[in-house]
Amino acid sequence: MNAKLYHIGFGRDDFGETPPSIALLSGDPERAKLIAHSYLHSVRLLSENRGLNSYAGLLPNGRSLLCATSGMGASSTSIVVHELVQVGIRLIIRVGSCGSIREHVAVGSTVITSAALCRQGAANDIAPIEYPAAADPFVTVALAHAANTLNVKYHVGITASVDTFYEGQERTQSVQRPLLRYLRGITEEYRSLNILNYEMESGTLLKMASVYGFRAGCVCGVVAQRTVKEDIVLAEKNTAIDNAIQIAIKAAEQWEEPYQ
Ligand SMILES: O=P(O)(O)O[C@H]1O[C@H](CO)[C@@H](O)[C@H]1O
Ligand SMILES: O=c1cc[nH]c(=O)[nH]1
Repeated sequence: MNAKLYHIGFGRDDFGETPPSIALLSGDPERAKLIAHSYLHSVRLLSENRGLNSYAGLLPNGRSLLCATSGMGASSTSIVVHELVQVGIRLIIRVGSCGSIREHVAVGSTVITSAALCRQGAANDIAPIEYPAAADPFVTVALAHAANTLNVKYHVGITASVDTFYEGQERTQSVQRPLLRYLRGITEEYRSLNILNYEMESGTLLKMASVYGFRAGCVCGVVAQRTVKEDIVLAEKNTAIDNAIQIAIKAAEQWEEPYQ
């Protein structure tokens, strides 16, 4: 029986002869599609259920890869990740976009998350709030090594992974009312804690990886510079995301299990 998982819309048997154990996970379904069609051959659409588009294909070295969609935020990510583990995925690399909160982390560059400050409700259903959201060290090194090889600008460090794009990332310009007291000044506080960037999925993904026993890492293209303004820098968005994709693809292609 080929049990299709309820949300992702496919099951193990849909992989055929070459089941992937590695997934690149994007918030945006169009990014999953772009990665599959730009970097893989023998690409197959597995499902488009609820916008959680998934594609399977082969890297140039013949390794099987899944390109999947998390949707935005921790709740959707937790569902997708749970189901990806059930279909046999053992390594998940989030390929995302993010906003820098540091002057030296420029738009167009990338951030490889070593660990996340996880301010996400969904993660509290998976592990206690104090539980670390740490990236797999071998995956993190593989991503940094890939970025070096490609000569793509990258930073390795701590990411603030939060539930909201506007309030939780202290965006005030779009809402004509004050933020909650605990959020006012939070970006400055994070800066002083050496946090590099904001995004919305890595904290929950990384906690799930440690709890469920799979490997995970995260690389994001920087599309906003919060030391300058709140808006996304559209002119640099594609470059930033392409850089993150290239890093993730190279890391996936070169990945070797450090121990069994
Ligand atoms: O570009 P993705 O992967 O969706 O990531 C970032 O972009 C979305 C917000 O614009 C959030 O999902 C955030 O984490
Ligand atoms: O500023 C940003 C940009 C992308 N994604 C986020 O979560 N924040």
